Amino acid sequence: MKQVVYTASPESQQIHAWQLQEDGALTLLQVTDVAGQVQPMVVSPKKDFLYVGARPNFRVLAFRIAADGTLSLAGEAPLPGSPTHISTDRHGNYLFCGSYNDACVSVSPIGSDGLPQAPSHVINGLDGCHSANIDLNNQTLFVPALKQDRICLYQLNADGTLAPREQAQVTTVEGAGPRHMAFHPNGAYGYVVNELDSTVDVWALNNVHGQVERVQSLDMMPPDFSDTRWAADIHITPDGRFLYACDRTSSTITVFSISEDGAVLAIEGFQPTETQPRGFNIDHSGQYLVAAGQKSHHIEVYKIQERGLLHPLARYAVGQGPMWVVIHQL
Ligand SMILES: O=C1O[C@H](COP(=O)(O)O)[C@@H](O)[C@H](O)[C@H]1O
Repeated sequence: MKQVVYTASPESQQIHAWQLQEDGALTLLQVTDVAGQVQPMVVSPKKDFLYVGARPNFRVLAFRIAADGTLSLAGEAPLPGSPTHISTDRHGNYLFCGSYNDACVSVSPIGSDGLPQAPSHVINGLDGCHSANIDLNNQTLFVPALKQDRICLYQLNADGTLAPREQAQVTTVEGAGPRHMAFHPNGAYGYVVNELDSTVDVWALNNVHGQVERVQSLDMMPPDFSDTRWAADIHITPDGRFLYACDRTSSTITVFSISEDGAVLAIEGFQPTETQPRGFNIDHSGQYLVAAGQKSHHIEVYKIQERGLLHPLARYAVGQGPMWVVIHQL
């Protein structure tokens, strides 16, 4: 399996592309200097473009991905707010952007050439909007509004508009601050990391009443942790066996095992990692996890072991302030 790891470093305005070797070693392929602070990234479902949110001129940049994983800028389009998180629908027809500072989520059509266009739909009033996550059926967009302790539920219509579902939102514990989300591969459960109290919630996506319902909430911090909680990212292995969430104050990645049906999490361990881990990701084979230290200016590769525990392999200097990691299967 040939894979490329992309890291975005907004302080030095760079995207690094690394070849991920079969043994977990990284080889630098390319450093792309960008005119702007690059933050969230996502690979198109057709695997031909890397879409990157940039500031201070709010826009999405479309980089064409060559056969070897190297990037070339192919186009750009405006966004209605500072891009905190970007994603696409499962078919690559629409790009979603959540903006924390501008409290909105937007939909931008993606042309048949793969290039995103200007937004066609913007929903405002989402204080602390932190991500936009389409379910496996490509039907419901989950949009956590961190400052409102709620996750808004929108139906994605065929024309790319978003309409509130009949169950328009779910709420978290007060002060939790829902941030990022991962879906179990069976499509029945979603896992949300809450930034402000460093908990992880398990959401049943379609309970017996056809509703989204919280079925578990877990403290992700070690029992002796007493500092300010500041969680960030969450990812699941492709086989749905292990889940990982990071906390920035303690620079820790918490390892969870997942019950076979996806409904129940159990903590397996705590992995010390790069300073202030804001973004990390898991490779497509489920063997490696790559974490970025926003304050260490390095990324670190871990081998995923028995019970999901992480074994550090090597660390690599990247640009300044790395905060986003995406892994692409060529
Ligand atoms: O996690 C966080 O994200 C918000 C938004 O980040 P931004 O990069 O879109 O500005 C940030 O303001 C907050 O301090 C941080 O904890």
